[in-house]
Amino acid sequence: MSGAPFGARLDGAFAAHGHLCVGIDPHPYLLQEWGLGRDAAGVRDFGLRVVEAAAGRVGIVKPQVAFFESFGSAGFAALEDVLAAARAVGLLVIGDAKRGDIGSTNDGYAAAWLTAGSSLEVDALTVTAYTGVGALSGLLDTAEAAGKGAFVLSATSNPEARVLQTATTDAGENPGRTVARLVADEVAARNTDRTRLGDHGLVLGATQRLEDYGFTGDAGRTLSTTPVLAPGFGFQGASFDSIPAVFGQLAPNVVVSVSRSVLALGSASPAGAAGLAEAIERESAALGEVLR
Ligand SMILES: O=c1ccn([C@@H]2O[C@H](COP(=O)(O)O)[C@@H](O)[C@H]2O)c(=O)[nH]1
Repeated sequence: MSGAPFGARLDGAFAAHGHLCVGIDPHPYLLQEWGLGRDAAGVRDFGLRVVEAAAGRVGIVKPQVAFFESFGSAGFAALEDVLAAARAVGLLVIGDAKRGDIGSTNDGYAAAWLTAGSSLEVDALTVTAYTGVGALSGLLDTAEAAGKGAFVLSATSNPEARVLQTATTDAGENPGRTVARLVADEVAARNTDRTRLGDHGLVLGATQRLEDYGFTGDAGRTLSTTPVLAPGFGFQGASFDSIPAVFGQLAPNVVVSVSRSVLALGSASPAGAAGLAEAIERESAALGEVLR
């Protein structure tokens, strides 16, 4: 399956393991609770423990790059080890780095993250479109050609983004669209050649009323082949039960991301590793009941 397009591999992960994605977010307070150092060795051990607990229980992990980047080159070396371990056990890896710049610089990000054999190789990368979706076109092309994907921020889970992402624009063929919907439509247009999932996804926060962001009426049809990365569950307040109401027809496309709410269960006690694995199994089963 590794030579297949990202969208097909994502669909395969859904079929084999369900929709849960475990975040690898080594917050300083979690490092302390897990009895790990607040240093590169600590984030490496943290990441490797999450990979071990996730392997065979879910299909997808999402390392939060910021917490590795905090420790400079040693942190990136730690991340490389975690990415390699995740890929070695067959987990699909979404690198949450939120890269985005002018087009020629985005090509550099594509070379770093979305190129087979690079030390930071991931299966998909989170990216921002504040420089315009067009500025991402080289990166998205590189991703697709390499069997990889991207998730473009559209309606994010944090409350501060609302004013920007719900602003309307007169650009394009449909004046009055929100910024979030404009981004979504431009990304979704790249997935229209697929019957199931394409390679180019969106970030839509589970904490939001997506109607407020312009996802009304035709959104289910327009985005029907677009993968959705949905953070905001657990710690940020959204619950799995809300998925049908929030995502409607898009629910089968959703990668359900949880970080702190499960990571809090991997403590320093001898039962910590088992506790994390059990928590992942429990969350995955609960999600399966909703998305069945
Ligand atoms: O809109 C967004 C985009 C990304 N994130 C990231 O997801 C996780 C959420 O962590 P939790 O502990 O489950 O709240 C984190 O890495 C964020 O940077 C997001 O929350 N919202």
